[in-house]
Parts: sequence; structure tokens; C-alpha cells
Amino acid sequence: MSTYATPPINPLRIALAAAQGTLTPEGPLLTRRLSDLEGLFADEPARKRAADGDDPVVYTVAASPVPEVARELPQSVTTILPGAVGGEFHMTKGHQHPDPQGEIYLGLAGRGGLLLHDGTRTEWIEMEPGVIGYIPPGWAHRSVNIGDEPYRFLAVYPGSAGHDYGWVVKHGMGRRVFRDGASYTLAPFSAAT
Ligand SMILES: O=P(O)(O)OC[C@H]1O[C@](O)(CO)[C@@H](O)[C@@H]1O
Repeated sequence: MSTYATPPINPLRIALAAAQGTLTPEGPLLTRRLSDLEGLFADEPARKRAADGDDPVVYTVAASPVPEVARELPQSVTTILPGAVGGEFHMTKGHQHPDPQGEIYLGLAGRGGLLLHDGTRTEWIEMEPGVIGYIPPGWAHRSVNIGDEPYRFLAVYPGSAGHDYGWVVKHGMGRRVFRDGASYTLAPFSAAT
């Protein structure tokens, strides 16, 4: 398995293969299955049934070797596979940056959405190839695949930003995103049952 490089890092040429979802040279690859996402979807019994069954992959995050440390600017490609749990579209866990710093996403493939919540306000940005979603400091963020193909995006973020998952458990994400025919609907956020 590839790992992060240790600073000081030399200038890097990094090849982005949008169709494959890879960065070369490679860093760590993270795979999250339904069994890793307990309490995330509104219909927790449906998630558990699927996790106890074939336990599908929900998303992968392929990073470059640039590490998540202060002053570095890591990048990663996230691919969210199509699917839903109890009608709720596949999504990332969602997190807040403990060190409030911005981040950008660039849509590479498929159709998705960027859900943002600051504890009071909620925003939704539709994502597709070529669209940049800007995440300002202080906004928790979660990505959702609203299509029938893999939804893929490049993330670039300050290495010291960090990932606070507890914030999302405590505050929620403002909305949930459900399949609605060939489209989607944003429903008020509800705790997992
Ligand atoms: O950390 P989460 O919420 O599971 O989501 C993963 C996402 O977070 C990042 O690690 C950085 O924000 C992205 O590369 C990736 O899309």
C-alpha cells in the first residue's frame, strides 16, 4: 500500500486520471463500506441489513503522497458509487475542519451534490464535471451521489485542516438527500432511527 511522503517534499508532477479516479504518484487509498457508516443514514436498520449482507463499497478516497500536515496542500480523488439506503443516496461521512480552513472540490465525473452546514445555515451545490464547489472555513461538508454512475471529484485542502466527524454527529448536516423518481429531494435532517 502506498503511503504519504515525509516532508520536506520535492516539487511533484501529479497525473490526474479523471476516468479512473487515480492520482499518480499514489498516496494512501481509503475505502469506506456500509459497515463503516453506522448511524449515518436515516434508516439505520436498512444500512445494517445491507452491511451484514454483501457490505457494498460506498466510496473510495485516493490521495496523492502529499501528507496532511501543516503548510502542505494535500489532494485526493473521491469516488462515490451509485446507490441508496432506505432511499437516501450514497454519501460521505461528512466532517468539519477542527482548524477552520477552506477547501475546494472540482467535479470530475457523474452527478453529485455538496451539502454544507455551519450549525445554523445549510447550502447545497450541484456538482458535475468542471464545477468547483468552494467550502468556506466553518462549514461542515458532505458529498452525495445523486446519479446512476459513479460521482467523482478532486479535493484540495490545507494539510492542517483535519477531520472532525463528531461535529456532524452533534449538529447534523441540515438536510438529507433522497431519491425522488429520476431526481432527488432535500429533506429536513432527521436523526438515524
Ligand atoms: O472524510 P469524509 O467525510 O469521509 O469524506 C472524505 C472526503 O474528505 C476529504 O478527505 C477531504 O475533505 C476528501 O478527500 C474526501 O472527499
